[in-house]
Amino acid sequence: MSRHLFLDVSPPPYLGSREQLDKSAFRKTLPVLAARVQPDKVGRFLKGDVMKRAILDIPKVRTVAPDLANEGTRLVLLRMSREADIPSDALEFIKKESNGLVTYDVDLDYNYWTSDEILHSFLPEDIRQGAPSGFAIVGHIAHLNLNDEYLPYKHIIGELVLDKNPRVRTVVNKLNSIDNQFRFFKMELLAGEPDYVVEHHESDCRFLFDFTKVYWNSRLHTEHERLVQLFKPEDVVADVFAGVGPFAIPAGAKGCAVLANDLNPESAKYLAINATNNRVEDIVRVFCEDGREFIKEAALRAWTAPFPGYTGPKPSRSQEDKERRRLQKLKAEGKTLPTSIPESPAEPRRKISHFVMNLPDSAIEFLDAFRGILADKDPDFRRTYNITPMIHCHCFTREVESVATAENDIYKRVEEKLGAPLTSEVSLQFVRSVAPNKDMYCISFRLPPEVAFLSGIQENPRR
Ligand SMILES: C[S@@+](CC[C@H](N)C(=O)[O-])C[C@H]1O[C@@H](n2cnc3c(N)ncnc32)[C@H](O)[C@@H]1O
Repeated sequence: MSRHLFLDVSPPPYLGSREQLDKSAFRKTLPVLAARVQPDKVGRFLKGDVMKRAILDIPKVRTVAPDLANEGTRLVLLRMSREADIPSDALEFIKKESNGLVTYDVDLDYNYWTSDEILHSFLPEDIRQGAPSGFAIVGHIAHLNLNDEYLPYKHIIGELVLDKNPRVRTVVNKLNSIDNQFRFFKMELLAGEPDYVVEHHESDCRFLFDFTKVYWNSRLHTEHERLVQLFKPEDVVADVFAGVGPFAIPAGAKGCAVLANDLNPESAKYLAINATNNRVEDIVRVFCEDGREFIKEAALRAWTAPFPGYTGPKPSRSQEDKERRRLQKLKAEGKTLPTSIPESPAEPRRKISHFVMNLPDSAIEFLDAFRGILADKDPDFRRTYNITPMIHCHCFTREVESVATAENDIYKRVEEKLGAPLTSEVSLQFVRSVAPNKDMYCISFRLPPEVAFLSGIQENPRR
């Protein structure tokens, strides 16, 4: 609770109804002293050292107020309500430089306090500790994950979040943990509009999606950026569990050609919309199939229908507009338009450099699909893959005694599923802690050639 030396600026104890939020119950008046000061002397009061310990300095309240009783002067507010509390040097300065002290009421109300402060005062005392304070924002939606003891107050909490966050139009509560195949969660509306189609911005790209039908997790932002940074603009990337595109779209925006797949038709729909909205639809191809089929087909698809070559960074929309205006001006002035020098055609891209597999619950189970993906094909195709793709596979740790064992367990599960040891460019990246004893990791490794070129066998014999 915030106390300010002489002034208690915390909200008053809540005495209103607990059925609904009584905003008028949050009025509070702080009686203070104010020095009546000539306008030309106000600056000296505010800047002078002597007044520093006397002037009111509570957040969001102005220190100089109009003097309603006297048009020719202003009121410089102090933090004390009794003259005896003013430091002696400040009092001396006030006596010399002002037209005297008056009393002044600083009125605070519901709008003054943060939602946390209001909630703390509103909730019954036994559940104040640990009151919900954070929430995630996805587009215009704030989503909370309320513990049972707060459910009786869920709509009031929703209303508070809505009131205090101008960007939020919809407040929802997560209803169950993610347990469906497509990884989105059920939610209930707590306050605001029942509008769940959001536009969310990440990595300089905009993502449109229906938050009730597809997976999205803003906490993965840094992981999305980390992987995209590893890709070279000329790379071809295959995203096996692409969602609405937080790896695929920024990768496309930096120049990569992308095969992006998601089994959820709603994700695939928004993935295609996001490719268009971010102007990468020419190099981001969308698929809607099971990850296992996608892994088996991806390399051949890139080979048979190559992507256009990389010709350097795309001009931004504003750069394009500027160029269009320049050419229009030249035309209007009757000047000859510059003939553009034809670019030397860049090599078409047909070789996948990276596979991304962000389905931590079960991505490892899909790794056997890589067995033989480069085998039994056209010799030119096989030669293109003198270097096999990198695989970036997300996973959760299983419950074991130590971090070292948890990490070794990941290597073991991956090698078992591939049917070969990991020998080249292997690394393990901690992504985030999901629950006690459950961490998310990303294992990256170069696909062992003996797996990729395994002839004649498509399925893991251990299955
Ligand atoms: C954890 S989400 C990751 C989405 C996205 N890559 C991201 O980082 O936000 C996993 C995605 O895999 C999709 N999915 C689940 N099972 C699948 C399968 N068998 N084949 C392809 N996609 C699948 C889900 O619909 C979901 O969008």
